[in-house]
Amino acid sequence: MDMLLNPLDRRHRLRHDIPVMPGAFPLVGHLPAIVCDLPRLLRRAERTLGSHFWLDFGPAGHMMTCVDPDAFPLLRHKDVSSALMEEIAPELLGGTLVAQDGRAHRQARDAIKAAFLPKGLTQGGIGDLFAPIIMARVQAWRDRGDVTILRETGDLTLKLIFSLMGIPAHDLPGWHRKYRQLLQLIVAPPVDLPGLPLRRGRAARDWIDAQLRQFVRNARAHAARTGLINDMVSAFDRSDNALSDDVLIANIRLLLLGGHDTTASTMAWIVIELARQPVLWDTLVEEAQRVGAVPTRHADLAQCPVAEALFRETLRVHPATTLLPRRALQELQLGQRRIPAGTDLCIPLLHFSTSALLHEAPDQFRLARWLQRTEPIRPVDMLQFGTGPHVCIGYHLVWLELVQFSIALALTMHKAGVRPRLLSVEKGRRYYPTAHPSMAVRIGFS
Ligand code: HEM
Repeated sequence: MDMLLNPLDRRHRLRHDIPVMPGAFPLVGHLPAIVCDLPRLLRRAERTLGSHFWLDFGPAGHMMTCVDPDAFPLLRHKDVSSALMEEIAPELLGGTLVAQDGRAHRQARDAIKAAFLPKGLTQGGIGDLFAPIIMARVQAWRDRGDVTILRETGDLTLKLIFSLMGIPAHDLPGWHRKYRQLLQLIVAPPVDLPGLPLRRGRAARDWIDAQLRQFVRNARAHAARTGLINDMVSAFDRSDNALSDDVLIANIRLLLLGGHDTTASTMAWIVIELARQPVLWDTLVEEAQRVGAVPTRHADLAQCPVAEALFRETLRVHPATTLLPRRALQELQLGQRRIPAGTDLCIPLLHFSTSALLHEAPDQFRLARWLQRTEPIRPVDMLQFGTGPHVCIGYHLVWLELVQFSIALALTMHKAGVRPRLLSVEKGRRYYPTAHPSMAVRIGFS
């Protein structure tokens, strides 16, 4: 099937001397192709228009997209702002640290970042907290024999982030559904009618926020309890010009989202890759048997190089965050182009993650590229987490979580004499607002 582009829009146009990709639909622009077929869309645009082109994000407007890896350092540029995020999805990202710049951003980030560094994770006993939850879930999969993988990893990663936050986890499928509806706000056409994504997304936001307000009230009433939510409430309450409860709620909502959606997608891809590649599975099982138990401290992760390489290579081939929007505050030079102040930019992490300019044989899934490297990990090696002031806060957490998960899966399934197998062909993969394998992929353990 050809790409989801509008055959009636064939005009070749320029904006600020940069070509506009043809094929946009009224109202939704290139969003259908961005959501369902982003890699092909970017490749076609590069082949026909060059390294700089405009994509139409429908309600979010046009963004100048640059597929030259020179665009990656823009994420660290002082004249590039994240505020565009809030304009794209005010109900989802308004007031959150990811959409702020400068001092406001630092203040909100400082209130939480320590808990997510290796020292904070070890002091908080997060590895010990997670290991039994992961083991129990993997054992349940073994007993059931087959699972719809993305639904399962969504439930598991939500449970993990709830336990880290120190809040009770009831009705996880309900939370998962609400978060998916909430994410649709990023691509929802601006039509507010019952049953349409905008109305559903706003209702999901209200539902989530009402629950979070209750958790914050409980945290204040029981200040002696542990868990990140209590730490965040006290840090926000202590801050110089006390940040409002709306900002606190918005950031907890963001952490729960950041803490589960992208991780669930990566975890599901890990299982799919292990099911597709028997040799990969055997290599992981060998390592799991050698270490003998699920690691719980960051320092132990060095003993699991195969599981770490699996985490890095899975993310490289299937990055969960594909595009980052930004705005140029001043005129910028990008490669051979002059970008006027005020231009909205799209930084295509997905394209760089599989670019031949950055990786040898980029389309091949190769653990060796990580296992055989001698130099330390550079920002460009973990570009799936962004870079600069907004670089992902959850990087060390996901690394721990996914290594724990891989070792737990290998130990449990190998002991039962089974391995993962792909039961259904993968169709319905998505690339935006966040990327994930098809909801329908089923994995058997036999
Ligand atoms: C595979 C998993 C993950 C991926 C691929 C990922 C990716 C990213 C990326 C690309 C950014 C940068 C956004 C930007 O520059 O605009 C980011 C930021 C962020 N991530 Fe993650 N993330 C993951 C897991 C997590 C987890 C587990 C958490 C929290 C528990 C988390 C919390 C955050 C937060 C709070 C930010 C905003 C940081 C800031 O604006 O200063 N993420 N993530």
